[in-house]
Amino acid sequence: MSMLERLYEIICERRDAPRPDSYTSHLLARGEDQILKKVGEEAIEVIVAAKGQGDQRLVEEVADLTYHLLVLLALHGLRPADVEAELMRRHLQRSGGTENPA
Ligand SMILES: N=c1c2ncn([C@@H]3O[C@H](COP(=O)(O)OP(=O)(O)OP(=O)(O)O)[C@@H](O)[C@H]3O)c2ncn1[C@@H]1O[C@H](COP(=O)(O)O)[C@@H](O)[C@H]1O
Repeated sequence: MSMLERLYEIICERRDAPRPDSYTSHLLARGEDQILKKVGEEAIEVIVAAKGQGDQRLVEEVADLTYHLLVLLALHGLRPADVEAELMRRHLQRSGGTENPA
């Protein structure tokens, strides 16, 4: 299992069995608007990091954005595999269905 899959699994656990000490549980309890606000903030922080804050900072900000996108997916009952399937669909469409990306 990849770290993305494991993190998504933990986020779903925090959604289904909230913990008082969990940022994820608190964020989910605050609802979709707050999650969308965080996604927007983190996306801007990615842009700022890419414009001269160095590779490590960019990796950290992309990780923050990725985490918040996974929380958004979990709120909607969607999975990272749904995103992968969409990326696969696009890839196969563009390659004429002849190339197996695996
Ligand atoms: N990957 C993350 C992760 N990335 C970012 N964050 C949190 O996202 C928040 C974003 O930082 P900000 O400074 O922008 O926001 P803030 O002021 O702390 O909070 P807001 O009031 O703005 O929402 C920070 O509190 C980070 O700790 C994360 N919180 C949790 N995880 C993982 O989620 C899983 C569950 O953790 P808990 O939520 O602690 O149970 C574990 O695997 C954690 O490693």
